Amino acid sequence: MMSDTPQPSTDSGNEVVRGSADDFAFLRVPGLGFCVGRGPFRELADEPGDGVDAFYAGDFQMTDPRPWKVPASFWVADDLTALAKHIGETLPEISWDSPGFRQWEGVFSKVSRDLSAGRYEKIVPAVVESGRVVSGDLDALVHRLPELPEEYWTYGYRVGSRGLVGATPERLFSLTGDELITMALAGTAPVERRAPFVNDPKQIREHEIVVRYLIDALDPLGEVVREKREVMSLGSIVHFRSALKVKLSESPGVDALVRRLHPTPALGVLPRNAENLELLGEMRDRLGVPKRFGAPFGVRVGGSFHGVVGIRHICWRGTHALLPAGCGVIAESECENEWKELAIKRESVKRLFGI
Ligand SMILES: C=C(O[C@H]1C=CC=C(C(=O)O)[C@@H]1O)C(=O)O
Repeated sequence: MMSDTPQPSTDSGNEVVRGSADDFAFLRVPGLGFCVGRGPFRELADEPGDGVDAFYAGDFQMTDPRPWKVPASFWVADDLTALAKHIGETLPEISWDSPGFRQWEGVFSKVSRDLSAGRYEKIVPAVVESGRVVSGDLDALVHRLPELPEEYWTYGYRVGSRGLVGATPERLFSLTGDELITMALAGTAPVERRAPFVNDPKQIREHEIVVRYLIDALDPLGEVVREKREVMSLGSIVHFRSALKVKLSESPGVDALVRRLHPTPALGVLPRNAENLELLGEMRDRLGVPKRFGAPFGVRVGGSFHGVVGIRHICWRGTHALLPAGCGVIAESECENEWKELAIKRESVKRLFGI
């Protein structure tokens, strides 16, 4: 489905058909279930017409010319048993190679200089842990997903020898009729630091930057209602989350809404101008961050759209696995603390998958 690998394809004008019946994609929508599609996928540049269920899978820089992927078959189920016979049985054992602190220090000092120079107010660099499969199958990670609590939007896909499996707590937005629901998710601490976290001015500012961005981005579309900032508990880590809702006076459509919101400063950079986005892109490339990390991933099902921010995942090509994690950096951030935050985010993913 995802177009970064050459796949057998048939091109007919503005659409391309890729992959095979072995390929799949899924997203669990709270209250609905697992939306699942099997390949081959018809890839389209624009949102398909009414009545067509489809996945949206872009890359972080929004360079995929056809982010809409219409599966050959689509269904909604309580679990992923229908995929079970197409994926490996044994959870993988992976030999991981941690990212180096030196490299992070270099990135952090460049970011600190840019912040002092007023080039941006917040940016989200990322580092990547790289692994090799020792035994088992990477796609068997899928078996863990139905057990995870509903705070996680579990998602993934497999296309040939590439794939991704994740459990993100971050909704980009849902659109049902004229109601848009989104959230600011930023600010992180290990669960043992929950008490000081709640009143930590640095964490609150880091979070409120994202809230402010979302309100500014959505305000032209209708009245924005923001709920109170709350602590989201995810086992070993906690985040700040603020829910936001808008009754759209007119809907610009899913494609325009994705472009309006992504990347929020929970994954991107503020101000979100072309120059800063390019700089973030270069930083990510230098650090080997996969193009799909932090990208919008969604499903259009029964006329509603649900999109998430593609974080907390493991992606792979063959037997090579990657586990990326990012963290918001603002003027008050400290290099060692952010380094620890990157580690606890990666650890939380490993724990979720039991690896
Ligand atoms: C970028 C990530 O997390 C985002 C979501 C929650 C909290 C975040 C933070 O505190 O920096 C990040 O914005 C990641 O998990 O890789």
